Amino acid sequence: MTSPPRGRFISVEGIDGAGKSTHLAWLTDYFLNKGISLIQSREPGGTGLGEKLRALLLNDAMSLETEALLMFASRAEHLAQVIEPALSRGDWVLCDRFSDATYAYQCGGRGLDKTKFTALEQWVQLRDRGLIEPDLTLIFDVPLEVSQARMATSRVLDRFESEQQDFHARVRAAYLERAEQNPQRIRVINANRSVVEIQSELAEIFADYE
Ligand SMILES: Nc1ncnc2c1ncn2[C@@H]1O[C@H](COP(=O)(O)OP(=O)(O)OP(=O)(O)O)[C@@H](O)[C@H]1O
Ligand SMILES: Cc1cn([C@H]2C[C@H](O)[C@@H](COP(=O)(O)O)O2)c(=O)[nH]c1=O
Repeated sequence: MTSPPRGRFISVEGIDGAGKSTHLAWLTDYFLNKGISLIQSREPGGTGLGEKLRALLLNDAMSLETEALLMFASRAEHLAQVIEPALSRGDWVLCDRFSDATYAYQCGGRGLDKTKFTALEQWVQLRDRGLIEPDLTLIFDVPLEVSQARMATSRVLDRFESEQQDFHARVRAAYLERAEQNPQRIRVINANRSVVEIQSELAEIFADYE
């Protein structure tokens, strides 16, 4: 029996308050309306164990090394339990953050040595056919003052969201650096526009996807 074609793996990224959740909800409906069999998940999290790690990561003080290791522990479980089985079945995976977030937050924001990031990425994501990475990553990009204003009206801040401005500035710069290094995989979306304008760009990007 032949196996189904591998599903597509799409991740969504951005600094806190960029509007990621808003666009994820819209993208999920958009793909389901196209008849695509899709799971939506998130990192850190996405499994029973991953959600417990998420609660620790978002709330408890810890060293940078511990933070990076727990992000990748959550990712290892998520890949094994959710992402790889879904892609093998032919389902698409729409993921709220993946390893670009570790590059942006832990390396960019907190100063984790990039060789440590690469070692963890290889350990957790390397398979016979190469590194498991999203086929496409969308980075929703906004200036800091816009993200801060959006967060101020919408939530109680967690451990990352309540970091200082310069932390968020470094995270944003690291996302943009990562996009420059991976132009074939990563698209930067100007999210400092109306939701309708952004959705119309998303519909253009995914018009041919089926
Ligand atoms: N383009 C936009 N223009 C104006 N307001 C927006 C826009 N996109 C999102 N918002 C609002 O900004 C706030 C934050 O949006 P959202 O929760 O989607 O972003 P996020 O913080 O990136 O997501 P997450 O919770 O996953 O970190 C919400 O109140 C949302 O309605
Ligand atoms: C995967 C991942 C996430 N983070 C940070 C980024 C966010 O502040 C939170 C997750 O919250 P969200 O509302 O779901 O965006 O976690 C990180 O620092 N490193 C990572 O690898």
